[in-house]
Amino acid sequence: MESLLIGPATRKQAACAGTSALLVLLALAIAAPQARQPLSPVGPFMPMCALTVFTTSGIAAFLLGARFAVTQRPMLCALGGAYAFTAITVALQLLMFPGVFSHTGLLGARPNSAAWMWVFWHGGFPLLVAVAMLLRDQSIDGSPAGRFRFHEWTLTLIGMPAVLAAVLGVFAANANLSAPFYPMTDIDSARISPTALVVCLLDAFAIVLVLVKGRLRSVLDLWITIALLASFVDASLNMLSVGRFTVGWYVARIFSMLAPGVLVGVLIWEVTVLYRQLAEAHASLLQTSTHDALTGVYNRHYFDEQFRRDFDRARLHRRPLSLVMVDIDNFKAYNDAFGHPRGDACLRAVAEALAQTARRAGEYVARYGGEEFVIVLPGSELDDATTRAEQARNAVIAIGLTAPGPGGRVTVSAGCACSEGSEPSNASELLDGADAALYAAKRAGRNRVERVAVIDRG
Ligand SMILES: Nc1nc2c(ncn2[C@@H]2O[C@H](COP(=O)(O)OP(=O)(O)OP(=O)(O)O)[C@@H](O)[C@H]2O)c(=O)[nH]1
Repeated sequence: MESLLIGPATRKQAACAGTSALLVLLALAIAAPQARQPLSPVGPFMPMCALTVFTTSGIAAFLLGARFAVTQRPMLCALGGAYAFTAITVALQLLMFPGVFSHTGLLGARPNSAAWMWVFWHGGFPLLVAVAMLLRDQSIDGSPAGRFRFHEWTLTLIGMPAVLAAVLGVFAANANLSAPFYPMTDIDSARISPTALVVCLLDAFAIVLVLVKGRLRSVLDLWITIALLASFVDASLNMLSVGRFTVGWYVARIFSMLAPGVLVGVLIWEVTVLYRQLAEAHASLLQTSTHDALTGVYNRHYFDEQFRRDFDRARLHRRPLSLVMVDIDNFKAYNDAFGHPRGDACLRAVAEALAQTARRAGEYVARYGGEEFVIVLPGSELDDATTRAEQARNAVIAIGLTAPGPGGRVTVSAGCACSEGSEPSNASELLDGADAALYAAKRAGRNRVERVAVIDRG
């Protein structure tokens, strides 16, 4: 099954993604020249951003894994792995960051551990997205026997990046690593950190790969490009800003939140669209399974089920239940004279007229078969049902459809039956009663209403 995410992007989606890309680049263009400009330090800003990245990346990894389960497309699983990797590296960076949870950072962090976790996070994410892009056209369904199965794909593409992130965390906490960037105090230096430059190049490489492999065809191609672009701006501003609490540093943090946030937004959009489609499909299925396609009133299947329930309820509450059976007179002659398409139109018009007469709560009209309809009137006694049947008969005459017979108008005959008081034996007996009354109306000359005595077995 295809998902909307890997389905073709519409022009509107492409325009929306294009505008987002321009805004991201515009933000870079504005922030870059003043990247080293110091701003007031806001201590909780960094932990807040890291926590946001952790949460949104975790959600993106979970949702992409779930999409993989449905679509069997390893690319989605690999992207889930990229976000799982991000979630774990950012969490470890936060724990190791000096001054957040402890003065020197948790997990036995060394002075450069958190900075290296940043490098692993920002270097690993584009590399893992690149891996996902290489799996773009792969599908488990088409794989020959002996290839990885579903859970093995999941373990490999989501589990391994997660484990890798943890291993890198252990490495960063224990290895005696030198600072990946120039000292933060070196704010006036014009030098650019080679590590940050490598990270930027990795982002650029991943963007090029997405553009080449996907050519922005699918919704995912569009938004993963925006996510990578956000990651690129994040790395670039980090590279340019040198120190914390500068313009570049603050803007970079915002873009680090955007990289996973954009995918979560798209995944939630997909869920919402699918939910709406499901609700519409369910409503349409319900309509077609319970309604007659030609006339739009309830169908025989619905009547058979519902009438039994109506009957049981009426018996339980000792309330009357009336049934009117209606049949178009000499309909064969009508068809013969005007043809079946006009016969169909006549059936529709009669059904509509009958439906007008059954408008109280619980009442309904169903097509019983051919040119025969039933009107179910819960709570109506026989006299009331007879009056309503007369109204229905007159409503059909009032349509004014020309008939080939002597009367010159399309008419109906109707038979009424009612169960009230205690215990009629069953619903089909009530149906037989209405049918017998209809037969009597036909025998008596048509275009009339007949009724049977109250069925009361009490
Ligand atoms: N156009 C059209 N005709 C239908 C449909 N279903 C049943 N019919 C026709 O309804 C006609 C019913 O004919 P009969 O059962 O002989 O009854 P009648 O001619 O109405 O005669 P009475 O009921 O005795 O008044 C047949 O010609 C069927 O082909 C339908 O969905 N569309």
